[in-house]
Amino acid sequence: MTQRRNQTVKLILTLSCPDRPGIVHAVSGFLFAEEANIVEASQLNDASTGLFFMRVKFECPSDTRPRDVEERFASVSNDFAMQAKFSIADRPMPTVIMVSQIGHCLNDLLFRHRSGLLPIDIRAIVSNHRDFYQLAASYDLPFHYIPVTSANKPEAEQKLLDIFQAEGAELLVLARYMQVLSNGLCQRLSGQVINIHHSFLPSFKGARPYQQAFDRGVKLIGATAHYVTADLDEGPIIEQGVERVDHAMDPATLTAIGRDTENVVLARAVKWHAEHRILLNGYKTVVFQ
Ligand SMILES: Nc1nc2c(c(=O)[nH]1)N[C@@H](CN(C=O)c1ccc(C(=O)N[C@@H](CCC(=O)O)C(=O)O)cc1)CN2
Repeated sequence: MTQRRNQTVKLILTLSCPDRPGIVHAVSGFLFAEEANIVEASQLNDASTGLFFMRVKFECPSDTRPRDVEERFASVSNDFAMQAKFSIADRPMPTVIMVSQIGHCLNDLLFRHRSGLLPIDIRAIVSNHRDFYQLAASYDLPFHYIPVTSANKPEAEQKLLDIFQAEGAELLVLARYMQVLSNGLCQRLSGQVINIHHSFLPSFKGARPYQQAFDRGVKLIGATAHYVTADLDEGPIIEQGVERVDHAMDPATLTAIGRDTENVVLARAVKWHAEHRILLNGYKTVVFQ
């Protein structure tokens, strides 16, 4: 026993199910039987939906494999009608980043990743423009140029999917990628695509939110990271940030102020997703920070 105890692996269990007594008891009892030690636990009882959400990070003997634990957990999962998933903690998530012609979010993610601040493994950069070819090269990352027109969108999206699969990616980040993904692609990658929208949603949807903000004369601007769905700028919100602005600021100034907020909001959303801290709750999210 002691020998096995020394080498451990950390796993994460995320689950949701109809709320009722006994869920935490069943989960913690199962983990105790697995000789596991809980090192972090969070839960939400959502009265509005009657659903229960939980994230547990635990240490267990090093030869434990997530799928084996998942199999052994099946009886508990079935008893409580859970949607449950086991993941390896602290494993960098294979990620593909998409960008168009505005690069501050891409640049920020690359530097945070290089600095060990993001638990992801960037596998490739994909763009419908060539602008950031050299930036990708400076980080020794593959760069794929896939031009998109209304005529070639299906082929272009198939090329993206081929790269995503070939790289073994699990997350697609739209870091100011300015093409609308098709319904089919959104369904194929549901829950795996995070976009940064440069406004405080639900205000100012679309391609030019800073101009809209200027025209409306708002005193706060912001950014929103959300999961991508077929409905433009409507996906479940993960994180938001705001900055105060005033009457003297033109659209260019608002755009400049917004950049930093976009960077911070997107980086937080990517980090939390890669740490399995986000659970979908209908068209909303539960984020166990
Ligand atoms: N299916 C989805 N695809 C994308 C989403 C999304 O929410 N669902 N978000 C966008 C990013 N985005 C805002 O954050 C956005 C991008 C593009 C447009 C837009 O109107 N694009 C025009 C073309 C603009 C251009 O070429 O510069 C268009 O597609 O006709 C609006 C919002 C990423 N994809």
